[in-house]
Amino acid sequence: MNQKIDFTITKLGKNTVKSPIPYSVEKDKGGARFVSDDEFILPSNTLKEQNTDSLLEKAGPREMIYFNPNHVHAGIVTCGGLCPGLNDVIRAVVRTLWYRYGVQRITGVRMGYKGFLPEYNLPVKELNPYIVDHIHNMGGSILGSSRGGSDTVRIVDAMERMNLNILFTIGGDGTQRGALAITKEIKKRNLNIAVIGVPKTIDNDLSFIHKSFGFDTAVERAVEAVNTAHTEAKSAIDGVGLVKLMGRESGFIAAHTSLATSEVNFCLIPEAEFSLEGENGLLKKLEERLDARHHAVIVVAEGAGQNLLEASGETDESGNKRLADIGLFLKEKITAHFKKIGRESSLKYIDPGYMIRASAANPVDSLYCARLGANAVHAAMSGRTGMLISQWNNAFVHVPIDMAVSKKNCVDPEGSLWRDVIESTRQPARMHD
Ligand SMILES: Nc1ncnc2c1ncn2[C@@H]1O[C@H](COP(=O)(O)OP(=O)(O)O)[C@@H](O)[C@H]1O
Ligand SMILES: O=P(O)(O)OC[C@H]1O[C@](O)(COP(=O)(O)O)[C@@H](O)[C@@H]1O
Ligand SMILES: [Mg+2]
Repeated sequence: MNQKIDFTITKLGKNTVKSPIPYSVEKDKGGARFVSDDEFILPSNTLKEQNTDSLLEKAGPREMIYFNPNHVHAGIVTCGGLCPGLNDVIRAVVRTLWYRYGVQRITGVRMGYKGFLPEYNLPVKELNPYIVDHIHNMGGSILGSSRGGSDTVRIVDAMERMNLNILFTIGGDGTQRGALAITKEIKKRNLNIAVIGVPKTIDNDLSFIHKSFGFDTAVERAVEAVNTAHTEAKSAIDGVGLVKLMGRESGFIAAHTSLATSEVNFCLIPEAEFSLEGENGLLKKLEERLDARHHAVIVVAEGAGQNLLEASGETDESGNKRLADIGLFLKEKITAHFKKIGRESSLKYIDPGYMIRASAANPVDSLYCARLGANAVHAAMSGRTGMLISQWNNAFVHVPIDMAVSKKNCVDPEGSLWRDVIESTRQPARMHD
């Protein structure tokens, strides 16, 4: 939290255009209170960690803006894995551009960054409020998404050919690293194109993003899966329900789901090591749980226990490590263990990952996406660039992309969230020798 913000790449130039948004709610009805450029949010809410070097700029509409709305051509791209709420953000961006600023040239780039590359031959999608009217009721992204294809130089070539003035990049850490590279290439070419990111990742693994959109829906859907696993487990002799949830390097979905249901007995996350064997190992502790209650529920984040598995060493097109399947591994090991010790047990394995991330957003996420999208437009119209919109310390703020991607947001195994999880599951704090 002690980095200085690099303000040099966050603003395109002076704001000389009067915003078309009416000023006062009271006077004009339907207007907005403008945010002035000297409104900041403290990055930390504890006195001990306070550091005024890295104040976060408050998001929102500025009275004077950089772009003339009549001249703006805005592009939107969604990249990476699906996440509930992508369509809500697209809808909010389009509607704010169109209705609040009067921007009528809005282009959707298809299938992530690959949509910029000529070899994919993907026609762009013209966007307006009528096209996006009902899309928030659907999961996925109406623009499609992809991994890979982040050829920065050729993406900026394509942006120049399209005469884009603004690009909204909706995506996770990979997408925003790509957006930062695009911002730098734009600066190198002396172009006046704003790049504003809206952070998407159900894993919730970006820094300075209190909660990424889609996370709330993901937990809600994961709770349904855990409740199913619990019902199955309770209805069998020494039943075990095993649920694998997404979370490559950060176990937030697993941790929050475990707390939300109170039915989970073992929550396994990438940040907290565990072993199978030994007095403190999962198998022994599971036996003890079955002795006491005759059913058990285990939630495992996909990135947990990777040290127990053989890594393939492969990466996906975006460069993310391909994980070995911890869910199937645990299913086999637990089943084999009970067979070996001659104890009757029944394990039911549920992997709801893609069902969860392809869901439409719940109302909490829809509301959040609407506000992120609107603030992203205000940021872009005021000439901010290389920034993400985030909710932090209860305010919408601009976070320089390099700050957000500098460090993965992870569950602190010594922190209060994890402490509450292990108090709820009653699993041992240390599940290895
Ligand atoms: N370090 C990087 N620099 C530039 N582009 C990147 C980088 N990492 C990922 N990308 C691109 O960002 C896009 C999305 O990345 P990915 O990791 O798949 O998803 P997410 O954005 O959800 O983390 C892909 O097109 C990928 O090629
Ligand atoms: O099967 P895929 O598309 O590689 O996606 C798997 C990954 O995508 C996610 O759902 C989202 O990851 P990103 O936010 O980095 O795109 C992860 O939780 C999961 O590990
Ligand atoms: Mg990612």
